[in-house]
Amino acid sequence: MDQLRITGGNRLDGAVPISGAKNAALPQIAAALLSPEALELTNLPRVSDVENMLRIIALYGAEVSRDSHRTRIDASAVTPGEVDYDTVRRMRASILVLAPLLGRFGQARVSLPGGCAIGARPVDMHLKALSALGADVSIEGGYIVASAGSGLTGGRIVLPGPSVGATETALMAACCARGETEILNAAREPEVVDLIACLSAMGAVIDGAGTHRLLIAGNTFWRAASHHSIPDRVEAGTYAAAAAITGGRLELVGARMEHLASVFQVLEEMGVSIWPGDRGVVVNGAQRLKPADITTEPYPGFPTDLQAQFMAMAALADGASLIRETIFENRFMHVPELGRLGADITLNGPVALVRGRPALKGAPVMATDLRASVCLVLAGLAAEGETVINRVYHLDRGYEQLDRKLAQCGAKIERISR
Ligand SMILES: CC(=O)N[C@H]1[C@@H](OP(=O)(O)OP(=O)(O)OC[C@H]2O[C@@H](n3ccc(=O)[nH]c3=O)[C@H](O)[C@@H]2O)O[C@H](CO)[C@@H](O)[C@@H]1O
Ligand SMILES: C=C(OP(=O)(O)O)C(=O)O
Repeated sequence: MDQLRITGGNRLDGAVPISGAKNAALPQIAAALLSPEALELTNLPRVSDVENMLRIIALYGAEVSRDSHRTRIDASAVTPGEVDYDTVRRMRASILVLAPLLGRFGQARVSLPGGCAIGARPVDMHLKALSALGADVSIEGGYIVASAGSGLTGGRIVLPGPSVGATETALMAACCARGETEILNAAREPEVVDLIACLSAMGAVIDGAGTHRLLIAGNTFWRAASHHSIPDRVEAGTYAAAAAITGGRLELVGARMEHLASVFQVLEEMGVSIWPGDRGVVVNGAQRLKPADITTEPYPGFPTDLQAQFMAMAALADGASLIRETIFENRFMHVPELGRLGADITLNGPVALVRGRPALKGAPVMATDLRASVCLVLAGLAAEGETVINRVYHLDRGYEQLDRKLAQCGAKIERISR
């Protein structure tokens, strides 16, 4: 298993290309299963979650061809077979193939995704959305078994909360249904809006993108399409945090200011300067960060996927910060690991009290999930001495060439293959 070895204390300076968004890519790859016409996706990041999702749709019979710029998916020969637990357990987003298979073939049998370090993450909202369109859904031997003998029928789906994944499931199912569907309490995340753009290019007719109420015409007449995915706002926010925590200056090439408004607001409160550049966004760190009060929320609120990274920054701020996690019940796995570097953090249920310290000290630490591991990288970049991060495969799920991008901006970071 690879390790990352970081010697902290270098100020980052340079330009970082922001890759395509993993969380936009995954539902778009699943959406390719909806149609017998080819879908060409550009700007997919080279990360292991994307490779896994492509592997999963290939197991259903999709033909996938890739070059450095584009991924072409031909799903004309797909059948609604079965992909085993071992293949899907590594990735929660594998649930996203359920709706396209059910919608297109009237039946699907998909393994329930495995547990997850950050919370229980049930899929009840996905299943209820499918039931609302007339599907029979049951759980049998760890598999979700769904059928709609005479096809799905358009209707009203009221989501109990704005779940990103359940909105994506509902959207894809509704595209196949007979008649119009209304989705209420839909998620407004840019990745949902980008899925709507992709589905629209494929022939779907959808109103209300970016709002809590979506209207889908149904009976989609599919056509061949190509779609360019949005840049990864979580990757951009992570590099913004890297500039901030090292007191450096980074140009986030391709990042979109409008996707990161709540994040940049917190950064500015912490004393970091941000301005739009010719090629994206420029972030300039402060001499000493100020503390912050952060609550994670659905978009456009502060994203849970950046909570850990901002906790690393708060650990070095000049004062005490409060960080509340409201989306996932167990997304504080990084707290004990940050403690190994000397961070002073007290947990009280969903709230972390972070008393900033003038310095952290390098130590060996363990990555536990994707964003928890990158928060340790950030802390390691700022800590005195050497930090060694184990279980780097968590990082590879969602960060394309993290070590190379950081090294090019002056970080002392080395990947050790073991
Ligand atoms: C691949 C992908 O896009 N992942 C993102 C997506 O995950 P994901 O789509 O899984 O997250 P959701 O928005 O669905 O989850 C939000 C909350 O709803 C709960 N819930 C969700 C579905 C359900 O059927 N029942 C239920 O109770 C979850 O446990 C969680 O507490 O959005 C999250 C919230 O922005 C991000 O952190 C993830 O990075
Ligand atoms: C939690 C994440 O991803 P997933 O939903 O795929 O586990 C993430 O990207 O931070």
